Amino acid sequence: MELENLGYNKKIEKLKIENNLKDFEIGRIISEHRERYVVKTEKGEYDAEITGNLRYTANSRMDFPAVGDWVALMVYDSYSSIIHKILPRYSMISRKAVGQSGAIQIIATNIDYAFIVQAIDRDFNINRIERYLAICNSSNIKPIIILNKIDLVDDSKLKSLITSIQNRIKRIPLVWLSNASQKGFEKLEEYLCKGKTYCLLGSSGVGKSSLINNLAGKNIMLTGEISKSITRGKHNTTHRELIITEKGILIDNPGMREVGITNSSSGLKDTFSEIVALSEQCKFSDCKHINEIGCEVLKALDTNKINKASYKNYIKMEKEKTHFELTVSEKRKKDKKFGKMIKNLKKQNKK
Ligand SMILES: Nc1nc2c(ncn2[C@@H]2O[C@H](COP(=O)(O)OP(=O)(O)OP(=O)(O)O)[C@@H](O)[C@H]2O)c(=O)[nH]1
Ligand SMILES: [Zn+2]
Repeated sequence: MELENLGYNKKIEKLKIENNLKDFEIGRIISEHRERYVVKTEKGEYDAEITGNLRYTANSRMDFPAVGDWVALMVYDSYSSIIHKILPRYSMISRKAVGQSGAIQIIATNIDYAFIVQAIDRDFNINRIERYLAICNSSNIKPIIILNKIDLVDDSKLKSLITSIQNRIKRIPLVWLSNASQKGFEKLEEYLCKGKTYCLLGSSGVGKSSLINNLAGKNIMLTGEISKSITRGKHNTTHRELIITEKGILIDNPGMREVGITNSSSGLKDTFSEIVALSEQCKFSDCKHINEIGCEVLKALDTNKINKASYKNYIKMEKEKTHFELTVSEKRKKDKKFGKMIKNLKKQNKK
């Protein structure tokens, strides 16, 4: 396996040199299971753990490896290898961790493109597309919208769905296709490129797994590939999260379904650029664009210069973002308090 097929390029080569990692193997995390990682390098796949130093200096989940990361690996033998460093990430997709308010969980890193998948049936919802766009825009990932299951509608219905998307969402590639009839795949393949990394975003049932199977050759998602790593055959049962094909690297990750808004300020700005541009001209700088005097957004809404549905979606997501930022800052405060308490306890113990 050439490292280029895994996504290796000059940027990563440069990072390797800058970080003094000449003596290490460079590999990519292709799956993760409870702090054990499978790393793929030019020479093969290795089960790996992180160095104690990485663990003890970690401040949060962000400092642990994630699927998609490039890492510096010291290979001892086929049973043991150690991750010494995570190379800086150029993009990252994350979500709020379940249970712990404010904590962020990384889903995957170093992704170039996201396929935002929607099916033309019950799932069709432009608000949801905008939501995923905001996530892409805040994560440094280029979006491509896929409308799937077009075999289920006639041409005129399809046309009207396409128009309804294009009326609201401009300048983002849109591909319509069917996994069942295979229509539209030539168009999708124009966006695929060897060595680029793609993730799939979309609700359950929209056809993400079917799409991966179609792109990668049948059955990858059904059976999982049996690992070539000889280490105790441990990850035969869990399917691989990074799927390397001739046309690109695909990430399927169960967590993708649950991605929500996190720190999407830049995401909202790029997704609703028209609205945000107007909001900068509002009379009051803290205008919420709901009923304020001198609100340029409301003015544009009255004269149909902006889309009403997009406006509503924007206001809703702006609220969520504010709420999220609040929970994060509260969590930080709590963590600080807790840290102080521990410090004081230690002091007392010494005495
Ligand atoms: N008619 C039709 N059915 C499709 C198409 N693509 C997928 N399906 C069906 O839709 C259902 C869900 O497809 P999956 O590929 O499992 O969807 P998914 O997005 O991976 O779902 P999760 O794994 O739950 O996230 C399956 O029954 C597929 O056979 C399509 O293009 N046309
Ligand atoms: Zn306003």
